[in-house]
Amino acid sequence: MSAPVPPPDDSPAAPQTPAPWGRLQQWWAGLSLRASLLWVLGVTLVTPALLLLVVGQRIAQTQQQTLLAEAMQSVMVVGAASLGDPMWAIDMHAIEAAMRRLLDNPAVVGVRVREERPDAQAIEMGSPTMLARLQRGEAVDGVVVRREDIFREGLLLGSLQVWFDTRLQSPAVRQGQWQLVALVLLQMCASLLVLSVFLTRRVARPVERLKALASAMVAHGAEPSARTERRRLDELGQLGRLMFEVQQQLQDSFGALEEKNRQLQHMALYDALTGLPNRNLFRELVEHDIGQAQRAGGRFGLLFVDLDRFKTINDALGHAMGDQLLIEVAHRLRSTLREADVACRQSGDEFMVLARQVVDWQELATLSERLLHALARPVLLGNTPARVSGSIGIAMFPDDASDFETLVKHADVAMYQAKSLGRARYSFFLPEFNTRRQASVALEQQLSEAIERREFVLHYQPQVHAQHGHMVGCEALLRWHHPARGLLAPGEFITMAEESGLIAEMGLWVRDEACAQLARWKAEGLRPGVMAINVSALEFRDHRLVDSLRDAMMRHDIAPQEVEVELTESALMADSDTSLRIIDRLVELGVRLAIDDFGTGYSSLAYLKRLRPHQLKIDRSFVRDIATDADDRAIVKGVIGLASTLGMDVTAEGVEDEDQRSFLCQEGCTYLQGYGIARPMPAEDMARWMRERVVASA
Ligand SMILES: Nc1nc2c(ncn2[C@@H]2O[C@@H]3COP(=O)(O)O[C@H]4[C@@H](O)[C@H](n5cnc6c(=O)[nH]c(N)nc65)O[C@@H]4COP(=O)(O)O[C@H]3[C@H]2O)c(=O)[nH]1
Repeated sequence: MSAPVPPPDDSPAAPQTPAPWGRLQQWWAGLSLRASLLWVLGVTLVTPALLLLVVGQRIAQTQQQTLLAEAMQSVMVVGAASLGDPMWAIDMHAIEAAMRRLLDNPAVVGVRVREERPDAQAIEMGSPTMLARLQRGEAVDGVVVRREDIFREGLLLGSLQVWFDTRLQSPAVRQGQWQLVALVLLQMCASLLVLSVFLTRRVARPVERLKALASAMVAHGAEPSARTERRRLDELGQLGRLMFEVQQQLQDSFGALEEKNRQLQHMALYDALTGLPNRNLFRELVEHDIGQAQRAGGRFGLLFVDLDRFKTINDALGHAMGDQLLIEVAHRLRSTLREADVACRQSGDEFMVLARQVVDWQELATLSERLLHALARPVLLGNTPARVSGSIGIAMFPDDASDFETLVKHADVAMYQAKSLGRARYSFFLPEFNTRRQASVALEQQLSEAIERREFVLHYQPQVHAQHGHMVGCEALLRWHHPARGLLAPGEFITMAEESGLIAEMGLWVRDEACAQLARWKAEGLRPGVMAINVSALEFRDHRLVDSLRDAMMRHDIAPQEVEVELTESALMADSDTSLRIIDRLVELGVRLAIDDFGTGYSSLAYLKRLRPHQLKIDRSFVRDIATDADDRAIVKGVIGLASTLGMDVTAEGVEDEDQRSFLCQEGCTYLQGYGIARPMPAEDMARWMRERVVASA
């Protein structure tokens, strides 16, 4: 077991007074290179100079003392000699005169002559204060006394005492000393000057420049003037070159990093595919405008643009084409807007527009129309011309919301409203749309649970031979028994299923149920003919479509000729290899192929040639006004003519009355389908209908 760790001591540490050596180290460490060089120079030059001076002084002193001793000796000898005669003659004046001459010597501060004669007084001369101190027996610094006996003809006449001030130097010695000091100082200054200039130029300044280079490297700045260092051949030159190389490498790395940084910033704010601002940047711009509009007053519009059926095009033509389409859409939005307005890609096929400084709703309506118009122009995707439309929802600040999120939400809700009104249009936000949108979201949730709850059911609409009137087959049409809203037609949920991806699972169920029903009718002895099954364009990207259809046919013992797959023209636009291979595999499987709603899409005749479907189904919108609209008549005739030339059957959809029926029969239409023959009905009703027809024709 480990010992418990003591809690960290939070009490402030007692301030430690650094030892003198420590303080010196601290001070030394704090010095700049130049200052420390100067200090070293100073110490190394001044110390020997001082030593030189001291030693010189000592030598000078020794010399001085020798000279002084000799000088004192000669003064004593000469003095004693000069006093001999006057003392012999007891000539006091001459004695004093001789003493004064001795005092003329500047080193002599006092003279005393003592005679041996009885009663003779000692005679003293010199500085009175000095004499007084000497008489008191005080020692005076630097003053020495010499004594010399005075003889004449072998007779001791007295003695001479002289006090010398040894502090007085001889001028020659003093001059010599000054010269030495001056020389040493001169040499010291000269050395200091030369060395400091040399060291400053050769070491301190280059090091400072290298330091500046290093600082510039740290600050990522431009290269400072360290070129001179790089030209040198010594260690500092090598260091300069190395640092320069490091700096170049760093600059390259910084350049690359800055570029990366710029790219990252761009990625963080712009959409990589279209180059438009992304939602983050758009939000910032809108929030900025909100702030400005709140301060200064003002309005702006937020438009939510969603492409209609983009998913279908994307899945049918492939993602590369889908991307190309989005780029083109972004370009069109941008070029339709005013300079000040901002378009952003919100996600997928959703775009947003910030329409700045808007005065009224009319202005936004005009802008939306211009945008819709721009989007509606055909786009060439590879070699395939495609048409795309957009639905636009509009919310206005501050009328519909005063914050970004709510503005977007309301514009989104308005966009859904535009979609539900039939797409390719714009809609302003109204508070009640919120409830509708919520209902739509709830419906999507319920749709995802509908298969498990067995709420789907198939209705069947018969198809008859145009000339003979006998039943040739029926179309399986999906219905949803909604728990609250009752029976819903596909128009109310197929798009939602396609957009949410639920269509795949639903398609699986439809194919199985249609084959199962066909088998049941056959088992009942009925002859329903061919079962036409609708397949969404989105399912043509998944090979499981073929496998699941084969499985369903095998499971229920249905022959391929008894099944017809109805695909829309958008699936035909499927330029992608996958879609075309799936269609080829369906043909290989032996099932019939029909092009649904023929004439409403943008299929190219080349596809008809390539795929050779068994039949074309004329959309009911052309059949509806056959009686009154010459164009529709011409189109219907044209489709029938085309089909017969290519050896295909034609089924006319939406046949409701006798006029339509007779026109179609007359033009050679192969099969008819519509309320005029029978409405779509549940399986049991369909069985009854078949039985009644058999009875009627018998
Ligand atoms: N006004 C009028 N309408 C007529 C007449 N005769 C038939 N109709 C309607 O026309 C539609 C024909 O189907 P569609 O063109 O394949 O168009 C279908 C088809 O594209 C799609 N759909 C239906 N069932 C399925 C399905 O199981 N899977 C997929 N992917 N789509 C389906 O939903 C579309 C609509 O289906 P429904 O609402 O059942 O509408 C059916 C049918 O009820 C007529 O004389 N007058």
